[in-house]
Amino acid sequence: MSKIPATVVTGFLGAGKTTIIRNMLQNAGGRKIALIINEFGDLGVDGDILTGCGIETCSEDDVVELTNGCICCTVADDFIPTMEKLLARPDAPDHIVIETSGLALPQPLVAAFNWPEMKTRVTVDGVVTVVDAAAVSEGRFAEDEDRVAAQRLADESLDHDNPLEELFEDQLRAADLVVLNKADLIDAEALARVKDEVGQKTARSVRTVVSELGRLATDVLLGIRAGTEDLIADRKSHHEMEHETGEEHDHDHDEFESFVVEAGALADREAFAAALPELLSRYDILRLKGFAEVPGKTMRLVVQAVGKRVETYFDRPWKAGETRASRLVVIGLHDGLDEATRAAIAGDLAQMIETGARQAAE
Ligand SMILES: Nc1nc2c(ncn2[C@@H]2O[C@H](COP(=O)(O)OP(=O)(O)OP(=O)(O)O)[C@@H](O)[C@H]2O)c(=O)[nH]1
Repeated sequence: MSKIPATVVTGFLGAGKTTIIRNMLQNAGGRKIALIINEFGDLGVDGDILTGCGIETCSEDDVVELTNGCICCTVADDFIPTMEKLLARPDAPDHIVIETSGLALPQPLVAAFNWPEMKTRVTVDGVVTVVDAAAVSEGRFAEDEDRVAAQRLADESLDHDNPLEELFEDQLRAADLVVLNKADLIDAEALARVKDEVGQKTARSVRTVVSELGRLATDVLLGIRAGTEDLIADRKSHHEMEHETGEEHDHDHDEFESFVVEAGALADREAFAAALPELLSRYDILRLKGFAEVPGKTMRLVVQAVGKRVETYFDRPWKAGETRASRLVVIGLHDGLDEATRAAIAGDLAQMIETGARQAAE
């Protein structure tokens, strides 16, 4: 019996994983693809967007959402049982695509394919690491040398690891294919610099492709045939390397935090979208996404924000029995989101949604 190939799509928050997968499903070329979608935070936005996008090859049955923590930490409890259920189906998929959360380390997930329950039945076709080329170009993952120098002066014992940079490197180290996405947002010179920076971090020579709006031929993404589970021991994450040298600190994503803000109907869509970048910058929010209720509309509004960029669009009608309200997930660094800050963000967001962003921003 031949093994079912599985593709792991990883990459930092907002890099474009879901967009690439949506495009892939639209161009599946007759393949029966099953999706496992993992998110940080308990509001399953990505899976809901995919099943809401109306693609025939993407029915609710074909999408399994894992929102019970990051997939790399819930391999035994969540991922393996989910895979076993998928593999036990009478109509087994031709290909399995796994979207990790933007904060997950791919290494433990890929290593799980060596577990006896998995080894004989599935293989990792490839790890696809999606990079937000615009964010890299803006220096989002680079260490701020001045800040580190100032911290060192203030306290030599401080832990200077930059969680964003480490994750970025870990996700790149695991890659069989790197996708430099959002190329539409930067010029050719900046793209060349990003290619160079990413190349230095991958260590091995890894195929790199460029994409705009997640548009890539499905054959580029699927059918890599890397068998990555046999190679993953040589692609160690920072965490695994620290473990080997005895410097281990827990890997449990405690450097990041997410919470959900619930609010009523959106008073002024354009003003809200225009005011969001300032809110994200004021509170150092890494990612915001979810759905909003717009009065007089039968459709729900998808809200997406990454850095300075905000997108809103109607995706599907609210379903009967669904609560028509606005729900947004906010993700940031743990240290920047204490209880008081979370409450302040929730208050500001609710006000921006319900009373019109212009008033709230004043
Ligand atoms: N301009 C531009 N925007 C993009 C591109 N790819 C994705 N986006 C937008 O970036 C935002 C995030 O895209 P997603 O596909 O949801 O990113 P993701 O990696 O799945 O995000 P998380 O699951 O939250 O980590 C959305 O508003 C997308 O429409 C691109 O190539 N160019």
